[in-house]
Amino acid sequence: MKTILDVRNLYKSFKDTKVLSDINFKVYEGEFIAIMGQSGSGKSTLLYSISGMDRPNSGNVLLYGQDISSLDDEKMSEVRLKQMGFIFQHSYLLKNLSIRDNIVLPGFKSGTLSREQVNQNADALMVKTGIVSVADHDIKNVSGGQLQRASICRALINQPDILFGDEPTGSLNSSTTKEVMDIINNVNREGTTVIIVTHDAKVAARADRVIFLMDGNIHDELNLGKYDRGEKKKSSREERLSEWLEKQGF
Ligand SMILES: Nc1ncnc2c1ncn2[C@@H]1O[C@H](COP(=O)(O)OP(=O)(O)OP(=O)(O)O)[C@@H](O)[C@H]1O
Repeated sequence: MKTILDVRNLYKSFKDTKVLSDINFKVYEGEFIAIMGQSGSGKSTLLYSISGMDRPNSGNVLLYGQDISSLDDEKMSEVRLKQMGFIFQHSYLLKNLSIRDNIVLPGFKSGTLSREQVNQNADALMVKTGIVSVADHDIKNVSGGQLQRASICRALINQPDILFGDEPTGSLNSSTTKEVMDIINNVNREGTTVIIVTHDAKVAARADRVIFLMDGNIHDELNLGKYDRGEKKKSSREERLSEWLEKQGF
């Protein structure tokens, strides 16, 4: 298995407050990782530190062997734009633009694909995520679930190697959560590595591996194996996770 991300001795503090220390883990190409832990354990800080949205104080983050923790801001922005996609609890789509315009924008900005290819990718992504019918709607005139699907399309427009999500279903109801997670599982099945932070055990149960953070350290991890939508024993996957989470005191 090829390593896509190699996190070594990562340390992060805010002023004198230590938030993360001794963080070491590898992510393999095509994996789906969920990061869990109590509120304040450092999950978002970890996600931001490994995705170049923030910088660790020390340690290294290697993306396909290249140390991205030492890149200057301009190079880091380029890596983020071309190799990474991001989704958050709230969509952060631009107001007064249509769903389609929001999706194509990072594609035009990156300049790797022609405008025509970007438009084609956007169409294909909107078909996959079921939002073609609202492509030309202003973002004010769509549902929360449609907004999150559009955020996923925008995150995938440059065909990133890794999709990062910080509580991507945090503001969705349970049926929309399921639909959005089906999309994320499909994206992962097609080869994109996925790393998300979540509080929701049902969401984390769709990951291959769950990492549990406690007080800024990796306390434990659980291998669940690949999620299969047609799986008969889906509940046993959730049960394994919930027993394990109980052991972590979650
Ligand atoms: N920019 C910042 N400046 C100062 N302290 C910060 C900053 N960002 C996070 N922290 C602190 O770092 C700690 C970890 O925060 P973080 O948001 O990573 O935790 P979390 O596990 O994601 O929490 P939650 O589940 O509540 O979102 C907290 O004590 C938080 O107050």
